[in-house]
Amino acid sequence: MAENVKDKTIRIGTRGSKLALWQAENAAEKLQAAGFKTELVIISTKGDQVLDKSLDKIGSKGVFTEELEVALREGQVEIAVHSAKDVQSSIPADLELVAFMEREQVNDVILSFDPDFKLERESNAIIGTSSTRRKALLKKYYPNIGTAESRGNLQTRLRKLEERQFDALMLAYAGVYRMGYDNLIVHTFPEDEFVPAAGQGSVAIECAKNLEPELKKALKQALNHTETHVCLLAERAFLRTMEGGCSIPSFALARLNGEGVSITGGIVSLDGQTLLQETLQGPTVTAEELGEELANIILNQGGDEILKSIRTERGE
Ligand SMILES: NCc1[nH]cc(CCC(=O)O)c1CC(=O)O
Repeated sequence: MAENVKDKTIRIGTRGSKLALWQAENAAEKLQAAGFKTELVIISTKGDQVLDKSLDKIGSKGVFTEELEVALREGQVEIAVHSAKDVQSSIPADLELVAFMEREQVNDVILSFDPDFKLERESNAIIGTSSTRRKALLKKYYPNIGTAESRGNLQTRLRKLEERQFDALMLAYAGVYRMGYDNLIVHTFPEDEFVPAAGQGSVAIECAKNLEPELKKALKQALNHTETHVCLLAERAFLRTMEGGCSIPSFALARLNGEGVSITGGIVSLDGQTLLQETLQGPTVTAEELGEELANIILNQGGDEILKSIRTERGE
């Protein structure tokens, strides 16, 4: 590879939350190890600014990504670093996801300051979460649990927990671990029951499609994790076919195994009454087709009706 692509300082666009900065630093370290110079450029997004509304009310498209995408387009940064889960399923035609970084454990977890907190099926505790998927799955598996909104970055949510705005907090393990709060974990949900949101635990790197091909190649080489990439292609194809953003209670998790790739995914109605979930297995090269096929199966089983009733309820 030509040395000269590495003479360029890679400006890394990131949100300003501590988790976002951790992820951007992590990408920067990998780029430095590959010989690049790096610089972080902090960009605030609508999702950071509007904290008094739940995400499904702000609108699902690009709340955490749009301002970063503008910076890519205007050439203020070479790459943008996102939590893969926050990236809309179809990205604008002039941009592309050039890499997916190695995934962390994917599970949802419960945090509490009370080490004796037990999540039992009949529990009637109040859990802080703003995710439609988590709320609906809790209704399904823990019908007596109540939920309370907990928007904001991890530190804000922990403060709400400290103020006893709820008894416990439900989050992705990945962010909790990266921020060093794993000592507060009192419950880890199994990934086959609380299937995570597509992309959970992975970091996606976005760039302009017209970035120099040599540079793109070098960025991919430094940052992409092949196994994660294959799984994310399957999960994102599922999400795209479901036409659901982060405000739809769908879920998908792909894993590589000896025979290729397997993907489990589905959707749950907001009241937790209907859960559709299936698993497909296929060769790795068909990861995207498999994700699409799974989504079509779920839509045909009644997933389309669940989506329709959610949209009607929200007046969309
Ligand atoms: N906007 C929510 C969001 N996006 C990414 C993470 C956590 C880290 C990850 O899943 O990669 C979170 C918080 C959470 O779900 O607990």
